[in-house]
Amino acid sequence: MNNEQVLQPDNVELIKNSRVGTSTKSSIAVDDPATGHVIGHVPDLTPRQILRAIESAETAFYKWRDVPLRERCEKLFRWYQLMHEKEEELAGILTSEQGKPLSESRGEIRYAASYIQWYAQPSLQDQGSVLPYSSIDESMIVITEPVGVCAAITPWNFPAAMITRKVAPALAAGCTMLVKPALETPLTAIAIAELAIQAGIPEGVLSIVTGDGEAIGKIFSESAVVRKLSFTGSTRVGRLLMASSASTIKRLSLELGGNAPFIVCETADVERAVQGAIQSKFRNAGQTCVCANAFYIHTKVYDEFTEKFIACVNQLMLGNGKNESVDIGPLINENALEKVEQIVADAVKKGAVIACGGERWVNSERWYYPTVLLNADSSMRCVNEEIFGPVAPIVRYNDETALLEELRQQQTGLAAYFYSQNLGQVNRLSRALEVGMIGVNSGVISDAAVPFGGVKSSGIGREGGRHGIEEYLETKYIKLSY
Ligand SMILES: NC(=O)C1=CN([C@@H]2O[C@H](COP(=O)(O)OP(=O)(O)OC[C@H]3O[C@@H](n4cnc5c(N)ncnc54)[C@H](OP(=O)(O)O)[C@@H]3O)[C@@H](O)[C@H]2O)C=CC1
Ligand SMILES: O=C(O)CCCC(=O)O
Repeated sequence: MNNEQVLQPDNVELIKNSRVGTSTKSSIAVDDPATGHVIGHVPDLTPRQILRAIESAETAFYKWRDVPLRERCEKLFRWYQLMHEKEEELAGILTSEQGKPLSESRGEIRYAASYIQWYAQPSLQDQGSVLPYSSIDESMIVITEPVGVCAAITPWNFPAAMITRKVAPALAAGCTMLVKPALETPLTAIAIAELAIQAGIPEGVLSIVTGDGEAIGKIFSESAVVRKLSFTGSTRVGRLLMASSASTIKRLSLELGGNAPFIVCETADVERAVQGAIQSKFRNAGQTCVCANAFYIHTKVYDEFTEKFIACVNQLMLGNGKNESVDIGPLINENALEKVEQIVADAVKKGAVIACGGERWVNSERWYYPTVLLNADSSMRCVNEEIFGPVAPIVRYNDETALLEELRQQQTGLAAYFYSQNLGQVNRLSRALEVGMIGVNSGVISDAAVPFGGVKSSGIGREGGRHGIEEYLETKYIKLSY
């Protein structure tokens, strides 16, 4: 039996039956980061095929937007139910191509499905208003309409949730959508799209297109038919897409890199802070844009926090995510590992001390030991850059005002966390931190009901909640004279 036969996502029903175009000469191999084995193939679509997919999305749009909202929502709700029914199968595909532990994959499938459930509520959509008239012979009406054909480019770290968070509000609003998943994780995308088909979502309303990211990004952003582009990924690519979308004045949602500070104040409940720190730092082996990046610990609680935190980190178990007792799966690829190694080497060179970890798992190509770096400071890359790996730099502080000033200098502004039991301090820090989302005494902030997004170079727009659907609606004003 060869490696492909062992895992067989190519043969999983959800993928095998899918409508994703396969009439292409070349294909892209997808591997399992835990083994390096090839587990499936997806088509490497040509520019002409991508353009045809855009045309189909346009044709489908003029029908889908006229489907009554309640009917669109019924189909979404059926899609949500199917995702629940297939949770185990989807989680298996996700772990196979992404590497995260199965328990996290199940959690991600539930989280992904919750966005579809959320946007399956017709009452969420603002249907417009009638404004106070200036003359009895006139009416002034405001209505909302779907933006049109939309496109999404999604990353490998959350291969399910980053798709449904964009697609569900788009489809609820009456838009159609093309999704280009990351090269590393297209199989989950295809499996989810297959369930959308089974739920009765018509052809062309949701299309998965696989192939070269740069080429597809250029086609999407330069297409006059695509009226909106939603991207989650690196700030570098976000900038490129923003520039190339300028020619078509496209609506953009950008959810880009973060560098979330995790502050433990002198008034914190340290036990709770340690639990929150573990959850926040090591989710998906640190490969999450809202993961805590560096930890800032007040000198009064520094010894207690670091001792307890290091003890917990030492208990995290590495291994293949398919093993139910594993906490930390492999990093996505060799580049990710090299980035983590360089960041740790830079910190050590500048005076950081490795309290635990600090190297690859013996003989492994994709795992890095959960690492704690003491004596970290703002001269180091680990504090200034998004690490995207299981490395926790710890900075000691004693002056809150100076710390807040230092954080204000950062160009990123996605999330921040702090632990404090003092109400005045909670209010002060919540207002002072220049980010889009804050966890107070909580290391987990994500939920389908909340507006997810950042400020500064962390992006534009919000996904989720009531705000998420507004990204897919246009406002039209109609003046009526009688
Ligand atoms: N905000 C977040 O959630 C994420 C942040 N990141 C950050 O980015 C770093 C690098 O990760 P990386 O995977 O390289 O992230 P990228 O931004 O390169 O990849 C994310 C998505 O963008 C696509 N893409 C890549 N280049 C282009 C382009 N020129 N035009 C249009 N689309 C493009 C990718 O496609 P393809 O796979 O085909 O290259 C993928 O679908 C991470 O270490 C992390 O710091 C990464 C992922 C998610
Ligand atoms: O952009 C990411 O890194 C995924 C965000 C996961 C979440 O919604 O919590």
